Order: sequence, then structure tokens, then C-alpha cells
Amino acid sequence: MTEAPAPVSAPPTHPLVIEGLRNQFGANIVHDNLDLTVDRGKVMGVVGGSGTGKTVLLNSILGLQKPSKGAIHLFGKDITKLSEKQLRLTQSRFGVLFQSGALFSALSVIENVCVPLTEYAKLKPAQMREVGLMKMALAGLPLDAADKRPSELSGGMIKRTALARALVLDPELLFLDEPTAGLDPIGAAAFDALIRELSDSLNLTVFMITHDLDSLYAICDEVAVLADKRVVAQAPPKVLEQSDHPWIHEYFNGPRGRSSQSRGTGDAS
Ligand SMILES: Nc1ncnc2c1ncn2[C@@H]1O[C@H](COP(=O)(O)OP(=O)(O)OP(=O)(O)O)[C@@H](O)[C@H]1O
Repeated sequence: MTEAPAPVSAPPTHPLVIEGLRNQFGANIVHDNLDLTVDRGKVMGVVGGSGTGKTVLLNSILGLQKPSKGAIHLFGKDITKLSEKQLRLTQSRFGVLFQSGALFSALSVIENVCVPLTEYAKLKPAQMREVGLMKMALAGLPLDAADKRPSELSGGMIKRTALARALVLDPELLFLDEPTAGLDPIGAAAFDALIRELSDSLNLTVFMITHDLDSLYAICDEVAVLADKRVVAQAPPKVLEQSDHPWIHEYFNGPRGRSSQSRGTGDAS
């Protein structure tokens, strides 16, 4: 009798895996032996006190800051070992929303949204505009905003324009740096809901640096906590509330943490 083959379970896919990362500026060691794994299709929040290296971490992952040591696997490839050309190809597979929005003030909304298309895709102007309009709609922007300049937009619309641009190449992974900073609470909640919806509907993996506890509770599957030069914990917010690490305990159970918990947004599912 031949034995039935053992069931092969597909290995879990992780668009981002960081191993043994060290970032150092002179004598200042910002990260040491930092490990982090992000699951496909999940929303990962990243928190940490001021100066713990959230921005340096993001810059390392984006390929803007060469680490002193360690590996950063994006879509299975260690970007610290890639050539310039391979790195640019990898960069076309993720989108980034910087804190300020980083829009070009001389370009219209649709021109801003289409910037990555001009760099990475060979499309005719009419096709490009069509793709840009689709991404504007996806980001919840009214289409009549297409020919406006950034100076004519509200803070929320600037974020949405930057989000549409981050989505224009159909990324597998989306990086957000403080996406709700500067938005009023209603605008912030709407933006959170949009990110969650995009993640769920497009199976989009999201890596989000934030100080916004409401966002963590509203949309994050897991939160990674940066402290002591590394990721000291990675778990859903509800689990982190129980942590006895002093910074994590204070962060989640201090007055602001308790207020976010009591708003009843404690379930990301
Ligand atoms: N280019 C650089 N050269 C030297 N030191 C740097 C450089 N970039 C960052 N640092 C240092 O790295 C450390 C972490 O900075 P980073 O901006 O990543 O912190 P952060 O967690 O994002 O802080 P915040 O929440 O206040 O924005 C700081 O000590 C900072 O001075």
C-alpha cells in the first residue's frame, strides 16, 4: 500500500522580515539586534517613545538608510544586498505615505497621484489619468479635485491624495508614517476606516508608525513596540495592555490608553 503524501501546508508569507538589525550613528546605537516579522494582509502598528528610532527603522526598510548590520527581507529578498536596480524594482512593490503628505506643490492632485506611474509604468497620458482617477476614488477623493493644487486642499484631502499616490502602482505593502497626525478626530477615524477597508479588500499589508492610540485599537491586528533598541513586544493591543514592560504598561494603561480602550474600539476584526 502506498502512503498518502503528507499534507503540505503552504509556508506563511511575510512581505517583511527583519533580522538582527543594527543602526548606529557614531557612538549612538539606535537599534541593536532588532527582529520583526509582518504577516501578509495584516495591519501592523509601530509605536515607541520619542527617539526610539521609528523613523530610522522606516528609512532602513524603504532603502533610504543603510543599516550597520542585519537583514531586511522585503518580499523574500534582503534589500541590504540588492543592487541599485534591484532595489528600485523592489521599491515599486510598496507604497509610502509620509507624514506631511510630501506632495509637489506645483503639480495638480492627479499629477501628484500619477508621479510613480511616470517613473515606473509606460502609459499614454489618457491611460495614466484614468488610473490616477481610479486611485483617487479608492482613496475617497472627489474626482472634481483632480485638477486642484495641494494649496487648495484640506488636511484630510492632502492625506488622501498622498494615499492615492501610494496606491497607484498597486502595492503589496503600504507604509504609513503618522497617517492621522494633524487630522481632527472625525477625519482621523474616517482615515483609519479607509485604511482597514483597503487592507481587507485588497489583502494589502500595512506597516503604520503612529502615536494615535485610537488608530491602534481601531485597525491594527498587531502592534510592535520599539524600546531598548529593539522590538520588545509584538501582539494585538488588547494583549499589550497586560504587558509588565514599564513603557508598554504606561502607554496602554495611562490616561490616554484607558480613554482609547473605553471608546470600545478594542477589536480590530
Ligand atoms: N542621519 C542621522 N544622523 C545621526 N543621528 C541620527 C540620524 N537620524 C536619526 N538619528 C538619531 O537616531 C535616533 C532615533 O531617531 P528617530 O528620528 O528615528 O526617532 P523617532 O522614534 O522617530 O522619534 P520621534 O517619535 O520623536 O519622531 C535619535 O537619537 C536621532 O538623533
